[in-house]
Amino acid sequence: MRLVAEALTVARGGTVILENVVFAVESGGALSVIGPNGAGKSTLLRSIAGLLPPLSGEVRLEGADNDAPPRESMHLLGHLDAVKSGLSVRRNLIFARDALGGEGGVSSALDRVGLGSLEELPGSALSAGQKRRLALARLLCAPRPIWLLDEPTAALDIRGQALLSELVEEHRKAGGMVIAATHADLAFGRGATLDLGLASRSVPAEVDIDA
Ligand SMILES: Nc1ncnc2c1ncn2[C@@H]1O[C@H](COP(=O)(O)OP(=O)(O)OP(=O)(O)O)[C@@H](O)[C@H]1O
Repeated sequence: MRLVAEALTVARGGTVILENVVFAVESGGALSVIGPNGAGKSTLLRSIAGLLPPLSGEVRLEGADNDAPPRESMHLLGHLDAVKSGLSVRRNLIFARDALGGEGGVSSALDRVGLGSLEELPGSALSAGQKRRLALARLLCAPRPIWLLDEPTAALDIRGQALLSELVEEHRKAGGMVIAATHADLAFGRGATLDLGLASRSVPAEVDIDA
């Protein structure tokens, strides 16, 4: 499977944010999207996820084994961890898993992200890092091949960051892909970097992905 962006141009509020962005990620590959605040990293992830239609160009998924829309093959883990305050940690995860059509075990996912002992706590009681861990558990409960991660290390402690690296490594080994917007130097093993520095608004940003 291959995720391809071709001459992707995206506007928000009437302003072109991304212009002629080009990349391709193969199964098992990773792409780190970097650039200063406001460069368009989140915009790119949202556009890949189908939430922001491009002005021109396209994102397409090649070699998928079904005809489902590409967004059904993706997880978008955004800045906001989408934790429901009034639901327990466990119910939060069940709700998300069912909404995503997943069938993975909730208890094992919570144990994996270090929240096994907190499953009855209301979502509102979680710390920022714990909310991020709960968001990571969604990736495990509803497996999808493409992970779009927006600042995934935000609020994670050192062990949380190590956990994230492990999850990404396992996902890639199983043939998944990861595209991460980041200010941090993510240890994702071999992968490519797409720099959305301001110049890329007028100059095509092209990268070859070495999976
Ligand atoms: N709804 C909107 N209307 C107009 N402009 C918007 C809208 N949403 C975002 N923008 C602009 O798009 C640009 C890119 O925003 P985006 O969130 O993609 O940047 P980013 O690279 O992820 O930034 P950061 O590193 O701060 O998270 C910014 O200049 C932002 O102000």
